[in-house]
Amino acid sequence: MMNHLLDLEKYPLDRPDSPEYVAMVKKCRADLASKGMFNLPGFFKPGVAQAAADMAKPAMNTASFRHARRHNVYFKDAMPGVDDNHPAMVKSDTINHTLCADQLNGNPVIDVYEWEPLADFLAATMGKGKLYPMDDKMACVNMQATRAGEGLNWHFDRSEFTTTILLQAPETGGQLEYRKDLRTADDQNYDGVAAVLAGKDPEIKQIMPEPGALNVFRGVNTPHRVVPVEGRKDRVIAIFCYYEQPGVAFTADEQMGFYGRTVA
Ligand SMILES: O=C(O)CCC(=O)C(=O)O
Ligand SMILES: [Fe+2]
Repeated sequence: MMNHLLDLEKYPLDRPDSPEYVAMVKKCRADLASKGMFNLPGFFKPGVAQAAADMAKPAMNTASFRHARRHNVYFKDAMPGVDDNHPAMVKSDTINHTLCADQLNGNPVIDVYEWEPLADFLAATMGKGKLYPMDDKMACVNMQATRAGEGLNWHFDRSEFTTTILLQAPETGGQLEYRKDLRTADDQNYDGVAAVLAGKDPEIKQIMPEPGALNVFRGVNTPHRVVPVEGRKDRVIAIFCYYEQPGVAFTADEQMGFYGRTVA
């Protein structure tokens, strides 16, 4: 059933008992430990990523939520043990355009998100017993378009992991830039954050994911940003949210804050 969307020859998510599956999980875990991410190019079969972006394009152009905000890396106005004027607290702008799962009916990204072997595979790579899809008609899957002059600015993720699939690459820009393990649970390393924001950290790295690649990124202690996009083609990405408990949903207030409307 998933064969027409996913390359299950290359990535045997449907055969968890096979040695190939075990080897794949092992490689992903090693990449997460050494690079803070793993990337599976060609996870979607050829043409699927672009078809998913094309199918959503009319809704993206007319019904997406333009999310514009000014934020620091923490998405918080104050942080413990640091002055509000410290350069680690500097704010910058983020703009993108978001479609929610309830606006993506019939889109293949929804089928892939709901396919249980994917959640089971992600859980295995992260060493978690089980992961569950969200019980939230808006937040479970988002599709984000970033247009010329727009980008997602430096931040730490509030969730431990982010799971994305790039659907359409822009002509220029749109790379994911990151600085691995800049802070720990016990040490915020504010001066290190300031150095990243000033572009003065030599350990900043960049990747440009290919359309159709599955990317899992550990962003909780690794600040990252999406480099501003240039050119006429939008950067379009699907973002999947899974939790360790079933039934997680946003409140109506959270839906309003993230999407400007609510279905809760
Ligand atoms: O668009 C991307 O590649 C990264 C998205 C991201 O960092 C996030 O959603 O927190
Ligand atoms: Fe992020």
